[in-house]
Amino acid sequence: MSDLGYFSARQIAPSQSLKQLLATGEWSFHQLDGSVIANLKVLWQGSIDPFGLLNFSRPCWKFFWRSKDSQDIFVGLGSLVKLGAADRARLEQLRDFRLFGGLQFPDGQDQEGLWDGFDDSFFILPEVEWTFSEGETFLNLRLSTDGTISEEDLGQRAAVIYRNYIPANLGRTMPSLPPMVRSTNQPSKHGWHQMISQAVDEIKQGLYQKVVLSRFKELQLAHDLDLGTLMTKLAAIEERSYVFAFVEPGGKAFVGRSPERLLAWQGTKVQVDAIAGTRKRFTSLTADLEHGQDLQGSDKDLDEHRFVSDYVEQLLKSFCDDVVQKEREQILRLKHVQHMRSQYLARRRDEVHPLELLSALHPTPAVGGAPREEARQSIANHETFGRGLFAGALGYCAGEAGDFAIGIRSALVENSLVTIFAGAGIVELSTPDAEWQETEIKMNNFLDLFGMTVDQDETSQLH
Ligand SMILES: C=C(O[C@@H]1C=C(C(=O)O)C=C[C@H]1O)C(=O)O
Repeated sequence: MSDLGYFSARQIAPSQSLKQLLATGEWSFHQLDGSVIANLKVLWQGSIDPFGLLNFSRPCWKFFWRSKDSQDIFVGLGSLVKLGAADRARLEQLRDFRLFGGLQFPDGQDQEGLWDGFDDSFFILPEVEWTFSEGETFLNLRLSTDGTISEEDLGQRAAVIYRNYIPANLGRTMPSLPPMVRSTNQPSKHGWHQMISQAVDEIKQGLYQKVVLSRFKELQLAHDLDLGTLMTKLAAIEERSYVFAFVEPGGKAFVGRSPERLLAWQGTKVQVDAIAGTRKRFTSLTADLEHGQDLQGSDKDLDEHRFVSDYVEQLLKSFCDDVVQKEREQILRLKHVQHMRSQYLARRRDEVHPLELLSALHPTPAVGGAPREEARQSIANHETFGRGLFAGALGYCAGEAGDFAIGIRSALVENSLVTIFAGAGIVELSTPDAEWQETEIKMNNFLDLFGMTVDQDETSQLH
């Protein structure tokens, strides 16, 4: 294959035969309403490139997830069961499994159909799941039965799923991404200036106190990009952020590298981040530290930040006990920006379902504003596109454990088109130029990959 310019992180042929896999795997059975979900878990002997799995060509749901504080990777393919956030009873029945999905940003507008294929809320049990953890790879194959299936039939159906989802060219990625041929901004710089000035006026009039407004940059590439390659490059950026891809069967991929945890839980223990307030990074260590300190001492940024941290704290107090601020207004240094971050720990009350807490938290003023309803209205009035999964809640729930990021530093990829999103918190002292530059730098994770990094010198207005 290398003569075609491909590289491969694994041998093409699996080292085990299908028969061996079926014989060594472990079956488990789980009730879902009147049917039974059968799961075959197999220890995979051989190396596989988890990024390459995203290049699987059959149209189906695909998920890639790496948390911000773990190297474990989960990849899901196909959809055996798809539920909405309100389908709590069935979500509970599936608590032994990891369901991938989340909630869109609730702005209620997508006239353009940008997000067609993604539901407002979705939680999906994939037919096939790969887990990569501490050097071990497990493959799970799942099927739904009426509960009376024979062992032989189970084996045969697992073999069909295996053949459907594990093609011979599994795990290959291309060495490079296509070049960019054209880029456009929506709104234009002029439109952005008007929008931010109007929002600042509305804040001065007392209509609301903070709103997060966003924009996108569309990159037209020379040809279709290879998702596995994009994710490999995104994951290689050195910072502790979530790395994710959510791909709908039509082929639209929502991908990102978000630093912000919306909610994670383990049993009743929950964790939430509040991030707001931004400066760029500097190559000089002294300048970098100085700008970090400046951020921590800036009234404008403290204001912007505390709308988020106060909201998170109050909300946690109404659903949880023992709410503790683990980190207060500390600097989080990422590759291109530094932020102010506060972190919370709490103990969820037994009667509160984690997804109830997730739905109540989302959207926080880190991506919405304050007060919440007025800010949501302002976003709907000013922005001309549906945010969809951008600024949404994305992650997985697996009964006792769950982890959701805010879907920022993200892009929607469809064939040769990459739409990169970024927003910025607007308060009374905000200026359109500085917020334009802030959103440019926030896009750098993606712009970098296409040789379009926003020049540090151009960004001097971002303090
Ligand atoms: C909205 C975004 O980021 C959010 C807004 C921030 C800010 O205004 O300072 C900082 C971090 C995020 O909570 C984004 O990256 O698109």
